[in-house]
Amino acid sequence: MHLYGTAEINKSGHLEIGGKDTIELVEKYGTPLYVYDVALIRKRARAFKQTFEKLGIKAQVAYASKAFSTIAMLQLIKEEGLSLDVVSGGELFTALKADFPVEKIHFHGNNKSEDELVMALEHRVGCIVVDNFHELHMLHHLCQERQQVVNILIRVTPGIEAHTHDYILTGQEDSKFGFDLQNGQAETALQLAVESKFLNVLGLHCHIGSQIFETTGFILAAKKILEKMAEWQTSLGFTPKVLNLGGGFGIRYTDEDTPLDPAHYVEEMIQEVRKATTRLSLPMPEIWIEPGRSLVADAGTTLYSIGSSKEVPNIRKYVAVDGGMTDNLRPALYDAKYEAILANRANEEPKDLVSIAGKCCESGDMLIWDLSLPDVGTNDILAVFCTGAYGYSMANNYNRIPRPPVVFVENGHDQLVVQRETYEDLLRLDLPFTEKTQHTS
Ligand SMILES: Cc1ncc(COP(=O)(O)O)c(C=O)c1O
Ligand SMILES: N[C@@H](CCCC[NH3+])C(=O)O
Repeated sequence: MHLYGTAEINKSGHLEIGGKDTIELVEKYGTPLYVYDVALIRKRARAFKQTFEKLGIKAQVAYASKAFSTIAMLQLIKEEGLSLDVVSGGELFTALKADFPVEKIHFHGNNKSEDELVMALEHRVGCIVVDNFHELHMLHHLCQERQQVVNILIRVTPGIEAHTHDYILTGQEDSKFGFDLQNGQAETALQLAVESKFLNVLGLHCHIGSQIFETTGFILAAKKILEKMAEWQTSLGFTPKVLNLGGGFGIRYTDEDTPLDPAHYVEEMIQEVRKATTRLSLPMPEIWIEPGRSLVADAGTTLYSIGSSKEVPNIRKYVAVDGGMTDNLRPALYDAKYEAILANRANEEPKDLVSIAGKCCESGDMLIWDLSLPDVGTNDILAVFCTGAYGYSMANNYNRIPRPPVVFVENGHDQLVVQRETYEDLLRLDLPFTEKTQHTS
């Protein structure tokens, strides 16, 4: 059994996180329930920041809030002094409600609407990461109308095939994101941006993918971009000050995963950037990164109640929980693997090989295939580890299932930071079908 952060098994044989007995949390808040180990989030945030500080590098560590965006989470990130990456008006709105310092917000997205750009300009976000020509023109015109100058990064696709699931690859040539580095699009975009007196180009951005376990991809991407920067120093007479190498640092979900230490990713990247800038006679840029998963994934645990089970003789035993693809879409979407234990009988030896099913009307709604557990029965509590990133943030209401609440735990204290959705909440936006609608349509 691999325990993360402050998790331990207490004297009652219960899983404890942040000094709180998870079975007591279940009694208080019900299931399904997301529990976040705040101390572990702080530890990860500090590890990234301190590595840059130790290396004496000017840097920004921006939390990619798509991984888990709620007011409390962003307040925690603010407390830890990180910057913030948002990718939509909704994420920006959450950041504003969390009173996040606007100058530390970076606004991403491959199809930002005019309204979203205006929102970003009105609130004077720290920078906008421009993704395509449509956005570049729109942003220039909006700034011209408003007579406002905005800081931007240009997002480039360096043509790197990182080793990860196809759906979470983003730095390859055939991608919906960014300006291609090889075919001249990135240079054209940079030239247009530099010529605009309303766009202040801070630098370049790339993100090669997610859940990456090696530094090769990041290093290759950085080298390719720096080589182009050296060319552009001559052709455009412009040298960006910032190099944003994105997020994507992998974490351990199961034994199969072999992530590096956060510090390791950063140290190797910096070493290579230093070498390349010296070789290419470029000034050392400010390095920005955007970790999402690696800051929050292993700090999150989902607690479920076990309900029904079904034995298929000589094949398998299905054990169903009171959640599933509605609170964790990743197994269905990416075939993602998770580990889990019985939170109420954490010391007991595994006896059963079972497969954990969700409660949605969908055969693909399986959370874990072939998991070893003690002889599991109704009302046992299953704790699925590492659900802190892209769990709550990709949760949905399929089958009209309300989303679970979120609890933060730290030093023996628990705090509800997102309430459980109710059936009433689900109907909040529904309007009745009226006779008038029928006649006029
Ligand atoms: C542009 C960008 N930055 C940062 C991230 C965060 O990635 P991760 O959660 O893998 O660190 C993503 C998601 O993959 C992304 O698309
Ligand atoms: N949602 C993905 C990763 C995010 C991709 C963002 N560019 C996952 O759960 O792994």
